[in-house]
Amino acid sequence: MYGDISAKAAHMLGQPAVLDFFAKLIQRVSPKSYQQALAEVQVSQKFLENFCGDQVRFLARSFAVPGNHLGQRSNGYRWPYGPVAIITPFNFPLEIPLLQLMGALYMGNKPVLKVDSKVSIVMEQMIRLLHDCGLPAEDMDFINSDGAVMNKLLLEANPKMTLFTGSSRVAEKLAADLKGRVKLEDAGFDWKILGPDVQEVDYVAWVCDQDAYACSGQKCSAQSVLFMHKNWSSSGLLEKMKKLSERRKLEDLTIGPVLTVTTEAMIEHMNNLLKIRGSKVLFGGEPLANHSIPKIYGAMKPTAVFVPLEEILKSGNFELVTKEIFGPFQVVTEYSEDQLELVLEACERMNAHLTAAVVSNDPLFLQDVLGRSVNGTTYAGIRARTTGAPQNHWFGPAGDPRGAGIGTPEAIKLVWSCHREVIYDVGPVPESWALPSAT
Ligand SMILES: NC(=O)c1ccc[n+]([C@@H]2O[C@H](COP(=O)([O-])OP(=O)(O)OC[C@H]3O[C@@H](n4cnc5c(N)ncnc54)[C@H](O)[C@@H]3O)[C@@H](O)[C@H]2O)c1
Repeated sequence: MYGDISAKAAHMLGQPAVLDFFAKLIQRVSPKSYQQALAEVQVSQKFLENFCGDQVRFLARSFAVPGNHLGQRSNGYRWPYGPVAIITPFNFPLEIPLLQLMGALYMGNKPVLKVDSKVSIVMEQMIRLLHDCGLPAEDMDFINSDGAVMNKLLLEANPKMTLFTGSSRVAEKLAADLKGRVKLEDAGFDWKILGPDVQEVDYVAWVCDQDAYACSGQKCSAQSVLFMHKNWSSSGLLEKMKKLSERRKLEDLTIGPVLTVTTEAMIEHMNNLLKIRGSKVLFGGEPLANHSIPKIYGAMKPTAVFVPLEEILKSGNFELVTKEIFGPFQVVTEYSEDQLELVLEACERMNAHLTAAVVSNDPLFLQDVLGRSVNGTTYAGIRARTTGAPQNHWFGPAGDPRGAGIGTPEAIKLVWSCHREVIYDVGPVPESWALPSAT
């Protein structure tokens, strides 16, 4: 049934008018450019295409292992949790809730879905579309509430598993409240390392601009820190990044309101960074001008602050420098050949191992960095990026047993089912069997 629902929904969402409707609806509640909003709908549409026909059935593929004697075998099953909860943030109003909701349903659970109420109209419309495509109304519940009410609901309803996507603060609270029955997709302080082999400077600068500033930096995968090998210093990369950042404008939302960090908070964070010896503003660093964005939101030019590597690692500075600012803000630093150890130490000490990029085509360099890091979604090669997260690869943190994933069959199976093994032992009992002595 879910294969059929997915096929119908994928077809409907693929109609140009429907794609356009959802892209514009996303833009109304989560400020991002039309292209970024459209990409979110297209990823969702492709995801639904991936689970047409028998693909949902195949998600629950089981296996059998022969036993020790006639009549015995063990069967391993992917088993649903039953009643489950899904909580999602404001920044991807369609993609995150839809992909997690369908994953939960595909694996046979009954989910209650709570999307951030600022943006939940998008999923409300999507659920109507799913109903039209055959989703039985009683298969899921949809609740609109604030965080506190949802917290109470979880404590009283006691779902067997809760998938939470959002900030680390709430993630840790829920992990404690729900006694560990959670899977988490939380904050990202995502790093990019530019290796020693300088090439394709224009392309790399463009990817840096997209990674750091698309959606005004409000992606959990946004580039938060750039470690640049000294060889790139004379390549003009930083000047190119500055120029690209200056193309962004409020009119088309290529830069725009920041929903959860105020302008003052971003300026204060920047000023605290600037107290660190040797640090400086590379570009941006000022509020946006000529706008009517209310003060409760942020409005900041795309900003990059340089902080020397040795200073980042100092214990007094590390926490400050690696604080996730959910806005158009990144830290840039430089390292020399003999400082790669320090870069890897910094990456190891960060506690949100979500996405990462190793920008190099030097296989030994890649091997060194990949072998000593842990981020769940890591791009490697000269075209490496930190953002993008299409439906065709795993997206999620690594290094934390509570870490969830989104998008692929592996992510769906891991998050939305548990392993169960039934050992059949139907006999016959051999005729020669005699009562053994006590053991
Ligand atoms: N890892 C990922 O895949 C991923 C994806 C997107 C965003 N994020 C992260 O999300 C954060 C930004 O989103 P946000 O500001 O909406 O996060 P948030 O944690 O404030 O809110 C997320 C959701 O949790 C709800 N919530 C808040 N308190 C709750 C409580 N006590 N009990 C139950 N639900 C509660 C909110 O209403 C919202 O729906 C960033 O840190 C970002 O990195 C992570």
